[in-house]
Amino acid sequence: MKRSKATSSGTVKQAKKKPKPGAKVETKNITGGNDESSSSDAEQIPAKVLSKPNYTNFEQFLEHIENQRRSCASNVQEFSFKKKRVRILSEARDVKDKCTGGVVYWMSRDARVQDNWALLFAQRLALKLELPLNVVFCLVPKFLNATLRHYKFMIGGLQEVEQQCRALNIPFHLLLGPAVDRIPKFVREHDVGAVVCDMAPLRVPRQWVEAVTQALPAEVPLTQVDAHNIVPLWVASEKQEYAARTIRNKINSKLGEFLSEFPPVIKHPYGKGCVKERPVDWKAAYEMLECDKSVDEVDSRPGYQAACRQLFDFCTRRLGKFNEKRNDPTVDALSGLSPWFHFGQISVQRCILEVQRYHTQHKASVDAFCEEAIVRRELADNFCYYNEHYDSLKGLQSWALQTLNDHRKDERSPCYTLEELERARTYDDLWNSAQLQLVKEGKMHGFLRMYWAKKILEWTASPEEALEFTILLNDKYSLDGRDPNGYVGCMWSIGGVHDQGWKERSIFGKIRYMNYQGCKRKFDVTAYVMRYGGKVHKKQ
Ligand SMILES: Cc1cc2nc3c(=O)[nH]c(=O)nc-3n(C[C@H](O)[C@H](O)[C@H](O)COP(=O)(O)OP(=O)(O)OC[C@H]3O[C@@H](n4cnc5c(N)ncnc54)[C@H](O)[C@@H]3O)c2cc1C
Repeated sequence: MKRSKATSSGTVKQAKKKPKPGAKVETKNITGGNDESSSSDAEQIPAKVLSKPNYTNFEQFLEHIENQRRSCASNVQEFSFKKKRVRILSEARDVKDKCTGGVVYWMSRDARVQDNWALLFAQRLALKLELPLNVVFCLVPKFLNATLRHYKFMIGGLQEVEQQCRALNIPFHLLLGPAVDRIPKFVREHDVGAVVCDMAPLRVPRQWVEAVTQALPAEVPLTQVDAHNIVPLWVASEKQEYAARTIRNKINSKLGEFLSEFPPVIKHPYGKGCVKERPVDWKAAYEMLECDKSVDEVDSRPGYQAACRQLFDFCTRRLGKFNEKRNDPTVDALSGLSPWFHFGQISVQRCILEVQRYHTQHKASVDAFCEEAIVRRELADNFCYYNEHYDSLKGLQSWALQTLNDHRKDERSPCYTLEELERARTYDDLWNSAQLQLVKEGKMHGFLRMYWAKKILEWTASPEEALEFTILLNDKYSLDGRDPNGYVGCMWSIGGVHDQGWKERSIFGKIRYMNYQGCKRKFDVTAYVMRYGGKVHKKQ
């Protein structure tokens, strides 16, 4: 392998001009030139001609995925990497020569090894420059209202990442503390030449990236890769989209370009032992946590393997029912993948590639799943990225805010406290059952989530309080909480985000209304209530 021209000089090149935020990558050093003109056709495969499933059990399924990667390219250097997935955040654009610490992937939103465009990009850079590669994750003792339930799921997944990294000669480092302190310190102490990070559209992770950009040594480039979305967020749209109908075509028309197979992350050939790898002290990680420990783990196993198992079961057992039964909480028809998506333990793109193999068998279900997991999910990222008020009424369309204000003084009867809601003490046995499921299992069926949130609007003193309670309960108990999908789901239910105005009524104004009778028409409410045991409680 040859060193790139740009780094063989041995000099530290400074940036020629400051890139605009979100600027497309142009330098040879970091992105490696005209990749998109490469002859590889891996990114051109039309999704629907993917071969039929050729596995019958889970082991074969895992093997099948590995074979897919291998048949795509032998490694990421041989692959036509889409430069549009990448943007340079720092002024520095060139990797200095002879940096013993090599390249660091600062892992955050996408906590997996394979099928991760950010890690692939980092490895591509390290291979090109013949440098070592390290993965670093910064663990903070408290994150918004995440509880022990969420931390255990996240840490469980990271333990698997550590093992996989070790097998690939990629040291994994768990740094305890905020990234703004730990990443620049790590870079200086280990003479790191370049940092690659992933992308999350929410406030706090964006502040982390911003702070690290400022705190890194001036000569170290920081590059960001959208490893979560299929169509990179900044490519899908440059503005806040109004609704699914306005973003759908922008995304779907680009799937031919971006919905590709992944090359494998390979055993890294450079720099064994360059940065001394110590086994992670997971006990110390747990000891430093300052989160709410009263909400403990649920039955879902964390990590990539468990996520693959969930995907396998969905494809082989539930997918056929998805289209017709996805609004029925008594039927097991959904993927249940959202916790693994949220923690980045499996790639949505991988799931779409596998689900699409069933297109001939279950066309309507495959299309419906793609609509949810691609269009709706990427629309949620779009909303949170372009609307700084994604979790407050300030972020609503003017018609929605107006209508909620017009009905601000409408009588709420009953009007519940947070404690009554949290303890499932309402008069509605369906709502209480959904709340009990949320607390006990860390999840709630997608259809009931809408009903649950809308009832909170009906039963609380103001729309502000309704949004606050809904986000709080969702984020505290749901394993997939604190996700763009969650903020948008709450804002859709209470504030009509991505929805339209409906017939005006008390409290809701023109915001879409849902009621118990409507649920009864859709599914067997009694069966659901029996399963989770919600009672009818009189207001004290
Ligand atoms: C009040 C409320 C709160 C919500 N909170 C969350 C949350 O905290 N985290 C979360 O991931 N989703 C949330 N959602 C969106 C949706 O309900 C969940 O994504 C879905 O229920 C997850 O279950 P699943 O993986 O079985 O979904 P499936 O139906 O199998 O769908 C597959 C994937 O598509 C995506 N998806 C499905 N429905 C939506 C949707 N309406 N909007 C955006 N993406 C969607 C998700 O990534 C999901 O995992 C919320 C919705 C509402 C109304």
